Amino acid sequence: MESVFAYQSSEVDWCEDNFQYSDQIAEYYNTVSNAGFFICAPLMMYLQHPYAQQRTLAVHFFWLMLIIVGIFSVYFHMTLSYLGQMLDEIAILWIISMAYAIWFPRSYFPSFIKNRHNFIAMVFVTSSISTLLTFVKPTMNAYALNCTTIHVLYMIFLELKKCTNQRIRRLTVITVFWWVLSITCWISDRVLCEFWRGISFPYLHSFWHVLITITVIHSTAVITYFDAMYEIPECLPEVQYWPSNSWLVGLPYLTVQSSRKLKDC
Ligand SMILES: CCCCCCCC/C=C\CCCCCCCC(=O)N[C@@H](CO)[C@H](O)/C=C/CCCCCCCCCCCCC
Ligand SMILES: [Ca+2]
Ligand SMILES: [Zn+2]
Repeated sequence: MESVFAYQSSEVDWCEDNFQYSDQIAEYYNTVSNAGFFICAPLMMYLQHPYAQQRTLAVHFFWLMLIIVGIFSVYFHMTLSYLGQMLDEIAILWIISMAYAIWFPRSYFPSFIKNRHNFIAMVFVTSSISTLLTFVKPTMNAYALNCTTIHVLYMIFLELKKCTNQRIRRLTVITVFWWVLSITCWISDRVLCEFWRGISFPYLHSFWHVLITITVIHSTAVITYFDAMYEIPECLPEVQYWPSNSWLVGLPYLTVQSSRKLKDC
């Protein structure tokens, strides 16, 4: 039996040609395009620190987990090994679970859930069972993970119906735009590979890595805004953009007023 560490032991192979630029790196561009995770996660941790301080420091674990997702994604595309694929997908499963545990609005908790601790326990059990299921049909894992976005979109839609803040409405439209671009690249790499090879441009999956990094940053700005409006409205949550407060060039993040400025916060 082939070792789980063996190069190309995964059933999944992306459109980019293997070992074209290096003998050690199976998919060169799909590997280096993960750099955004390593740059953006520490930056977002720094920018969101005031929000994390007021709300929960667990927010920082989300960004740490994104670095782990980046590490496993590098390992997967470098080796195309079965172990790399499973680590990459299981890490994605757990970062999505972590996001639900921290940010899922308590007003949508099922009736048998009494508080966030119960909800976190439920997420933990569901994610543990899902982790075991990832070994049943590994080629389906990535499709199943992408399907969770439909639920996230539905929740954002429900929140948006109640939201009159024009900046947030515009940010949501931009977020959905980035996600549509991302998923188009991901699907296109999977199903139109012959076409992309035909025009010598089999690099759509590396565009996905860059675009999904931008999407995750935008979607967390929207989600943390709704979360803060429920949980710490007294801190006057607001979305700003880094490095300039212009939505055309900046990365969005949530700001809150510090406890020194506001007595209750
Ligand atoms: C209240 C709940 C909020 C949930 C927020 C969800 C936040 C998701 C956080 C991180 C996801 C990072 C995914 C990065 C993937 C990088 C590795 C990669 O590319 N792996 C591929 C193989 O190389 C693999 O095929 C990809 C599998 C699918 C990934 C699914 C990602 C889901 C992203 C959800 C983004 C929410 C967007 C909402 C849009 C409005
Ligand atoms: Ca390939
Ligand atoms: Zn990838």
